Amino acid sequence: MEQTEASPLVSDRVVVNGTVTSLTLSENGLLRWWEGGQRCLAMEKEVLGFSTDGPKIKIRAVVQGGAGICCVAGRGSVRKEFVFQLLSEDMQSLWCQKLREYIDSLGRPKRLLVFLNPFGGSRSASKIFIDHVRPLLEDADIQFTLQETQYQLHAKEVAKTLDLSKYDGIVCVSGDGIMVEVVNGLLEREDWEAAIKMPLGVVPAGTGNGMAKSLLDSVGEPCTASNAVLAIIRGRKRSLDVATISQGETKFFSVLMLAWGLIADIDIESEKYRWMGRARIDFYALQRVINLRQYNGRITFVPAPGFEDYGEPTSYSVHDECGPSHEEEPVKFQRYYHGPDANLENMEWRTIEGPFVSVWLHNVPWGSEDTMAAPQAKFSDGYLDLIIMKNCPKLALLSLVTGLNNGSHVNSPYVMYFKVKAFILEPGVRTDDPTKEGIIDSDGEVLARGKGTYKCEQKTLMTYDKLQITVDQGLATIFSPV
Ligand SMILES: Nc1ncnc2c1ncn2[C@@H]1O[C@H](COP(=O)(O)OP(=O)(O)OP(=O)(O)O)[C@@H](O)[C@H]1O
Repeated sequence: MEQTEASPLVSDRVVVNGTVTSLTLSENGLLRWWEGGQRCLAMEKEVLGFSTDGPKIKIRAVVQGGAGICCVAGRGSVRKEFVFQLLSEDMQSLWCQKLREYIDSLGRPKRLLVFLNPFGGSRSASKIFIDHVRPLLEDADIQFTLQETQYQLHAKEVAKTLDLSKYDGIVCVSGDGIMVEVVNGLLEREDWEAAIKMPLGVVPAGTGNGMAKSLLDSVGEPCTASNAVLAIIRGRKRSLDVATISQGETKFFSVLMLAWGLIADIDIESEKYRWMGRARIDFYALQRVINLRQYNGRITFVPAPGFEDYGEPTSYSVHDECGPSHEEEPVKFQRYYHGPDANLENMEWRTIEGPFVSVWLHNVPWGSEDTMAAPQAKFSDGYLDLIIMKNCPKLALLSLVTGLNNGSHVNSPYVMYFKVKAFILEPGVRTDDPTKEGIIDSDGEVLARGKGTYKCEQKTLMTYDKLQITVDQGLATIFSPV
């Protein structure tokens, strides 16, 4: 319990619920008063905003468990208004000034652009916005512009041309897909270097809420819309690695994951059972384990320090490059972000030959609210976590898939789990049927569909061929509970 004496910024006699007491705002950001015991509100964590009504100061706050009882910890925050009636109205402007100064010193956003995908997940984003997002933003006096996404890639289009000077952050009330579109839009701007520093926030309202879950779980908070909004309002930020996936001149910027093999097949092919809701994943995973596929192919990678024993040494030759070299790029193209400036030829490359059951790269720990894909993944370590499975008995695989919700799969002797700085995927055909290929999935989107795959007639951004991934450490900025 924090009881250190800090100098008061302002202190006065007030009436609270009919009782006269003294109210003090201290320089350590605690607002204290006496009401049947010592009570306090932490400006940074609990106070959202305030208003005046005659001689009354109304503090809008969000409190946990024992409302306003000094430093009680608990789950489940509730919005609450605290009313303090000043005995001397002359003090009102001083109180307002000190409260405003304190809140302003916290670096909170004042103007947000809010994307809302009304069709994400179980189509609940609008309700989540009305019930959880809007009331909290209003309590915090944050101005917002609401932009409903009308079609696929709408958020990317808006992010590409947006006047960024009008906002202190971009919030996505959606699944991960909209945030990934925003990142791609920002990086396709001429002013990408400044644009990608725009703080991004995500409020879970989709099927895949891996980023929101990763952020909130990192501080032990449940993945709820309210917790996500509060993290945005409080304005703390952290940097986030961005991976560039390249194939020729085609690029996709990823902040979550890339999957090929088992996980991509389950993610994408289970869409045919969408009517089952979330159960489709477990249902289809079981089918895929029973009829296990393996894919030929090869991966080549630069291991992070400490992981140099994985694979066999190899070299990166210019022929390996999955895109035009920097010098060859047309002048116009160079104005845009083209991935990190890494000297790939001078790195220590290693390789693993297939067949593979699954190859999975992860930037953050959680792939969705119940899949802890990469327990050691860090938001801005500059590496991607690589989870590889080659051959594996079906029973062991079943227990592995069950362990995905707590990350225990990475301890299996059938799983290789390590970190890489750069990565090349050369996807091949299925071992049981060379007329069939696989799916490459990144951040919930299908990047490439090979021959004979589900919906293989649909156009994708890339072809089922060699692609390269490099990581730019901490390139993006994200609102975060820490
Ligand atoms: N109005 C719209 N109509 C159709 N698609 C849209 C619309 N708005 C956004 N989308 C697309 O919906 C996709 C999913 O977005 P979102 O991030 O909200 O959810 P998700 O969890 O990734 O996916 P899911 O749709 O499975 O819930 C994105 O690719 C986006 O381009």
